[in-house]
Amino acid sequence: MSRKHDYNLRSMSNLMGERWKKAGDGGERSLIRAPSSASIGSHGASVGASTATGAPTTSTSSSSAAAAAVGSATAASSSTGDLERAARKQFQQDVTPGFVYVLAVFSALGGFLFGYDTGVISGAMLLLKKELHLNALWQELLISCTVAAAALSALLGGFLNGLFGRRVCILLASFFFTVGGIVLSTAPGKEVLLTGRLIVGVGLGIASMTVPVYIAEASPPHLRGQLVTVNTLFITGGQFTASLIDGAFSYLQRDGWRYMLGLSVIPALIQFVGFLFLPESPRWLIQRGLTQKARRVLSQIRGNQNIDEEYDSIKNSIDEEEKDSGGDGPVIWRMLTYPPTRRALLVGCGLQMFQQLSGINIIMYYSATILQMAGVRDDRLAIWLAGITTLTNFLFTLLGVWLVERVGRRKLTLGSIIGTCLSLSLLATGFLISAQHSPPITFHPLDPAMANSTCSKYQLCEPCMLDPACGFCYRENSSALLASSCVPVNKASTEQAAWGRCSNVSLMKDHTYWAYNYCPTSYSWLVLLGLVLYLAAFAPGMGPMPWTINSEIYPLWARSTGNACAAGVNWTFNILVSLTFLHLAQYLTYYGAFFLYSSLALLGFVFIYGCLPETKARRLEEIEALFENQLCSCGASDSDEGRQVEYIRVKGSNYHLSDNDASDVD
Ligand SMILES: O[C@H]1[C@H](O)[C@@H](O)[C@H](O)[C@@H](O)[C@H]1O
Repeated sequence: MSRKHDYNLRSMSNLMGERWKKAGDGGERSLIRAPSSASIGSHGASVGASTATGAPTTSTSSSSAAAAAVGSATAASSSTGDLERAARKQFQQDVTPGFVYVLAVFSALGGFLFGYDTGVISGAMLLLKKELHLNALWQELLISCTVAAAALSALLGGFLNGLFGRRVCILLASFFFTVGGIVLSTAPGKEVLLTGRLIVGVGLGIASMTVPVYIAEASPPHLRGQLVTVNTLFITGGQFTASLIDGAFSYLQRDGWRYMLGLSVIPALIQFVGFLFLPESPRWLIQRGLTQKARRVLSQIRGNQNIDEEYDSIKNSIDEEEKDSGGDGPVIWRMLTYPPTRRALLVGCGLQMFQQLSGINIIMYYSATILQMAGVRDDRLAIWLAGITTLTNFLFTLLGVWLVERVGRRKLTLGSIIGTCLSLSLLATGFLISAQHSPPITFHPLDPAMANSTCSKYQLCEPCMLDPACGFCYRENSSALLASSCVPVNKASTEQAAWGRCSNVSLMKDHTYWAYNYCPTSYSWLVLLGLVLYLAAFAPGMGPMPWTINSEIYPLWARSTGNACAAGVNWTFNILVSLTFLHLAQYLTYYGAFFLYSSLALLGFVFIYGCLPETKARRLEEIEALFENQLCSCGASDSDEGRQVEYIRVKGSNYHLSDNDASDVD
């Protein structure tokens, strides 16, 4: 197809759908309402042609064309709908070269490592604690130091991103992942292990904030949501792979953990080598004044299409943004003092906070305990079954990738958080009913050590299970519990009691079981149902959207800093929620804790409903305008979404439909 013909199709496609033109700032910036799609037969072709040749398109001509179009609107609607779809399809095929997918996949390996390194430790810990005789403090240290390092390095990543660019930061992150993996797999003792986990954490923080930004900046708008969401798909894919590797190497009692922790070196190296050849983000290059290079990169990732308009549009927006943002001083200060970026930052950080407060990582880390409650007593089987949790998370994130450009970010996030809130209530109800039917303690062993133990005072399994110093030892005879007692836990290993029948695996014959952190119950199906529904609701929306939305809501000058802050908030709340869960359960009980998470999710719904605007299919440069209104006035504009009113920013009077614009028509 000739270039000109191709352009006309694009222009036609652009001119369909309603667009408002609102005069503004002396023509410097205006918002156009173009003729409705039905007008294409009578006016669209000529307007399209004039636009294609670069003729000025003024507000008056647009409005009169729109007015003239109203009459023919109904009759032509269905056939033009088909035409529009065909035009858009043709256009999108033309402008989406494969290179952008290569770029997204190589970057998303950072997401894979994020998921793998945070997921693999739970299985590795089962082996590590036996081989290196780790006490509870060391176990906690090895798990949480990575998340803490990630929180700090995500903040630092904002600075590095601005200074060295996205590509260098991704290279740096994969370097840290590689070195961390090597240190972990060869560690002679726990101190070196701790160092390795810290190094991996630094990589995690940098990757988590850079990768979504890089993908968003390289993608065409109609694919941006999907491609950035692929990064979260890779996170959950990494978590799933980690659970498979954990399962497979759990049979290797000696050094199994070395393989579990060391295997991450492979994707890290692939990413490192790949990024030696991949280009820098064109937007960052333009911002740095490296214009020739930016042009080359843009044309490379747009498959040698004409990139003049996209280039000009980015360049103009950057110049304008720099003026708008005003003032000097550190970026974070400028963000906080400039209302649109302040609002965007609040929305971005709020989303990340509510993602973590909805308890995803409680579910990820404690799914084995939940499965034990459901009657799975074999450790290895529990590890494999925990893989089903991560697989469910992965599969439903895939649904999110499919939905994000269809239903949009706002609806997807709202639907997801309300489902999350309801399924958390179901989980809580499951725990509540289990607690109400908690098995009684029927056997009080007469051991002298028992006299000064708190465990002796409990009459039911529930309070005994909630006391971290105690566990529940019982015999089961065709689902009836016999001789159940509450006894102190072995301080060196929570897998057995300090003394008595449950203190040694060889003594636990004759259907005798040790339950730490859970009580046997016949209502576990309710909890399992809640768990599956939770993941089905959370994974398509609340899992990926906070990352996706953060990658697109800040103007370029504030993008690295905004994403760094939001990623920092995500990691900080991750550590807060996962470290406080067991204590919270102790004070509020399990059902109390889950009702609390459910209420927090409800609060998140209110926040998102009020404050999150739809960013689907807008050019990154247009999104700033969405935050010009007062924060938390988005719910009021919900009805606008249905009317398909689209606002496009025009520089000067000579408006060209940019390459990106075809995707704006929906
Ligand atoms: O978006 C991701 C994803 O949902 C993961 O499953 C979760 O572990 C992360 O904390 C979260 O940030």
